[in-house]
Amino acid sequence: MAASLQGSLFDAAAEEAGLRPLTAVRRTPLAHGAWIDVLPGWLTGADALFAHLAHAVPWHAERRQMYERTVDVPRLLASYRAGNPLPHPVLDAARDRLSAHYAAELGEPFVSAGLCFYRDGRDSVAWHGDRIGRGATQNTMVAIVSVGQPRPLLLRPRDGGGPTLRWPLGHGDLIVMGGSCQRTWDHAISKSRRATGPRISVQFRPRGVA
Ligand SMILES: O=C(O)CCC(=O)C(=O)O
Ligand SMILES: [Fe+2]
Repeated sequence: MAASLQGSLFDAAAEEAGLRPLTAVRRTPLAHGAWIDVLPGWLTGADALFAHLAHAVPWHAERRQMYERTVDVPRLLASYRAGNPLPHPVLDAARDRLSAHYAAELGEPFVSAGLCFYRDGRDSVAWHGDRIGRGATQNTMVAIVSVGQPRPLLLRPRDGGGPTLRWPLGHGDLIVMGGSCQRTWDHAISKSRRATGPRISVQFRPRGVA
């Protein structure tokens, strides 16, 4: 863990994790009917949440078949299905607040949470859309809360018709990918050769989206 992050965890662990109002969230329309909502610093007490999740979540490594080889997935994972309590009450509160805020537009609640632990700059997620489930064919939303080391979320249109966008995701920030974003855009967290501290990402998804 980077010394600076460890220091700030130590100093501010007393501030309890909480949520600011969602009303300040700002939307940026993207091409093809996709959009991004961003709220920097949605979480308060993000240091305490990071420290808690790093220790309390049953993180596991995965290996995946890639053509002829089996390779390590370059991040640690944990997933919480609908109905299972999340590893910190502020995450249950976050899911419920997001569900309430987007109810009219989404038409259903956020129910599952996927967690990723990026240990350092070698950890990453390759270009993909969340298209294993309904996101392949229907508009949906994926809401991400990020704590720890700021890392940019990269987004690019799938049809190759436009530049790659970089959305910085800082400690306590919220980003929501909506509209056709999972179908018409790909996203990624790229590797970094710079000194990079650990980051935890929490992704909230509606039923049947993965
Ligand atoms: O780390 C992130 O914020 C993105 C993770 C992601 O795209 C995924 O797990 O599908
Ligand atoms: Fe994703």
